[in-house]
Amino acid sequence: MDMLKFTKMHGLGNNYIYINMFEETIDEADLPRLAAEVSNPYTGIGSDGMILICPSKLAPVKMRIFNNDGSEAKNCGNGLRCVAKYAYENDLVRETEFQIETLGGLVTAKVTTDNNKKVSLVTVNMGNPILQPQQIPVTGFNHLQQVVNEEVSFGDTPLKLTAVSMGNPHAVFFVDSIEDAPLHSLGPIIEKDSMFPDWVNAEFVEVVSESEMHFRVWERGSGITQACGTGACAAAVAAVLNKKAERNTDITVHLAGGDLIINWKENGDVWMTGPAEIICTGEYHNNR
Ligand SMILES: N[C@@H](CCC[C@H](N)C(=O)O)C(=O)O
Repeated sequence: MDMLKFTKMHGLGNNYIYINMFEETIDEADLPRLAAEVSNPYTGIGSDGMILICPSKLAPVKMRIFNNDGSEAKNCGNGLRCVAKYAYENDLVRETEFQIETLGGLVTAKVTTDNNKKVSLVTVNMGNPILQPQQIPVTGFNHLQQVVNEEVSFGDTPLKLTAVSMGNPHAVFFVDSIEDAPLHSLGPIIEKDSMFPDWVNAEFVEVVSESEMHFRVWERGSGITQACGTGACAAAVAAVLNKKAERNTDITVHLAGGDLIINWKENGDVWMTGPAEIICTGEYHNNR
């Protein structure tokens, strides 16, 4: 693989290098290194990571997501919306509602198109949140069914943790002011705390009302990003668990890169709606 065709896309500023694996071939062993290399803003293309759009036996397409440190995650909300847009606009699917396989299972995506068949908005059924501590995973709470508003501390800083998995692990902390959230100082410490055996995405959330919240994220394997779709879902679920919001209600989550609408339905599914955009296409020259 000397040269790879790529599409750079973003969902609310959370940007990845997308590779169409219907057309490209990459050795499995090279994927972590390649993800880190293309993500490098100085010697690569620059991104939060790399996403593969792959053939699937279970659905029209399968998504694989690698963070910019080369680690692979099981899910990515902003990535799913971009994969749905890419698949529809490149005729990998013909219907406006279709399934996408992830390492965490199948999800359903619905695309909204304009007159030119361009996808402007994507809604994804992200499935049920996982709340049992062992499955998230978060240690020290095996006596509990759920980790909701539990006292923890990182260094000298006490915080109240609500832990949610959306296929990938999230630690949600409610704060009084999003501007004062200790994202830079505590994000990297929380991410790799031994309480989280698989590491964790750390999110700070300021609730404005039952249907509106501000959100900032330190992503596992990528650091601060403009947006995290699974994180926004986890934040809305955490707000309901903490009685700050309600099920079956659209919640507008204000991320650094823009807004997502999240709704935790009565049947347990979490729905996410937001935009997906193409930045550029090109050829990456692999110098190894
Ligand atoms: N940005 C993503 C999540 C990407 C994976 C995450 N960093 C992890 O390691 O779990 C999203 O939009 O959900």
